[in-house]
This record gives sequence, C-alpha cells and structure tokens, in this order.
Amino acid sequence: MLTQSVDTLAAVAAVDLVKVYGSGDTAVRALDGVTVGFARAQFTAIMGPSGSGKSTLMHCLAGLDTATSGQALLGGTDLTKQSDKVLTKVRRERIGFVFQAFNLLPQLTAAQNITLPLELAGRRPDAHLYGHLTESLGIVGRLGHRPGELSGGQQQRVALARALMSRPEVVFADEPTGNLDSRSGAEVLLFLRNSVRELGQTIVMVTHDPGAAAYADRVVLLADGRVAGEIDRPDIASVTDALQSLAVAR
Ligand SMILES: Nc1ncnc2c1ncn2[C@@H]1O[C@H](COP(=O)(O)OP(=O)(O)OP(=O)(O)O)[C@@H](O)[C@H]1O
Repeated sequence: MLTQSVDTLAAVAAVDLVKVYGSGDTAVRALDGVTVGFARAQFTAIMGPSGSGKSTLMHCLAGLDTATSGQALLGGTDLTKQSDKVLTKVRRERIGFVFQAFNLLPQLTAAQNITLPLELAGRRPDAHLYGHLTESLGIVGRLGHRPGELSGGQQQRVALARALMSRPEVVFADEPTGNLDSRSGAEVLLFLRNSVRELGQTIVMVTHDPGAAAYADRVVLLADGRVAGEIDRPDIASVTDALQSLAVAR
C-alpha cells in the first residue's frame, strides 16, 4: 500500500522503500517506508541527522544496495527487481557518481579516468561534451596528469567530468565537498548547479552542510528512516532551522 503519492515522471523515485539491516534483536530499520520523487533537471539535497538513512536511501536508489521491500525506480526501471548483472550495467550507463573520496583510478590519467566508464560500456566519448566539461571545469591543462599529481579540488572536478560524460539520467553525489576547502567546494557546487541549468542534469546530493544544500532547488529531510519534510528553494537559514527542529524533536 502506498502511504504517499509519488511523481511517476520523476527521474528517480522511492516508493514505500524499506531497508532492514540484520535480523532479530539486532535488526536496524534504516529506511522505514520512504516515498519520495526526484524530478528531472532538478538539484535535490538529502539531509538529516547522522543515522537517519541518507546513505542507505542513496545506495538503494543507485542499485548499490538492495532494499528489503518497496520500489527503487530509475526512469521506468524498478532496481529492486534486477539481477546483479543488470544493476552493474545500469550503474555504468545510466547513473553518474561523485563521492567524497573522489574514487579516481590512481594509475590512469585524468583524461583516461573521465572516459573509462564509457569505454567499458563500449560507447564512444562525445568530443563536444568532453570539451565542454573539461573547459567549464578548468581542467584542460591537467588532463595528462594522474590523480596523485592533482589537488583535491582538481581530482573532484575530474570526477565530475567522469560522472557527466555518459549523460546519465541522474548524478548521485555523496558529500562531494566533504574533503575540500571552502573555495574548491563552492566551485564544485556551482558546477553542479550550472549542469542542471545548462545540461538539464538531474542531481541528488547527500550533505551535512547547509551551505552546500543552499545550492540545491530542494531539500528532502530524513529522520529515523522516514521523510520528515522538505524545503523548496532552500537557503542556509531555512535549512539550519529545519535541521535544528529535527534535532529537538528527537
Ligand atoms: N551495513 C550496515 N549494517 C548494519 N546497519 C547499518 C549498515 N549501514 C547502515 N546501517 C545503519 O542504518 C542506519 C542508517 O544509516 P545511514 O548510513 O543510511 O545513515 P546516514 O543518514 O547516511 O548517516 P551519516 O550522516 O552518519 O552518514 C544507521 O542506524 C546505521 O547504523
């Protein structure tokens, strides 16, 4: 039974999603019936107290973890019904990932890191998009370098180009500014914001930082594995207030 309606045209949606880790007395209900949609060409931030289920929700929606029940919809595909083989293909071809720890392959150059997922999928990189991304990210002069020769901010910009090169249906960003100084972090967030406007990219980002969430179009708040509210056109004050209210309510 659906507890809430969900936009069926959303790029990504959870429908009554439940995730239980473990069993018996030690079972943890990390997601307790989450129904939420993430609209196309929108930048959404997921926020909430530590342990509220943010990472679990993102992992289930990205096919990185399997839900206990409910649906995890990417376009028309329910990821909870797919084999591991199909999920690997979906992650490679339909989803872009940006992680706090960059996750670049150290032995490859920046250029090779950017095009590797497409090559694994047997697709030819779009030269126009490659030029656009590397120029707007300011990494044209760094493409022959390996990750160890790049600053954190440069590595994250390479990771952003890699995530967007396949024109994914959604980019999932997990604390993408968590390891960056404030200036590099702002550049990353501005790029994400612009990619929504210029490329129509859909972005779902987990963050603890109200300043980062203020770049999003919308904030979805989680508490105790449930949707606890949302904020349209967030700013730092509205996000900080909402997080404080959640902390007081616990
Ligand atoms: N692999 C696991 N095994 C057991 N319990 C887990 C596992 N992963 C997460 N949990 C539990 O599920 C709940 C939700 O965790 P999750 O990591 O999704 O929260 P979060 O909101 O992302 O937290 P944080 O902000 O601290 O990263 C927590 O109680 C956590 O301890």
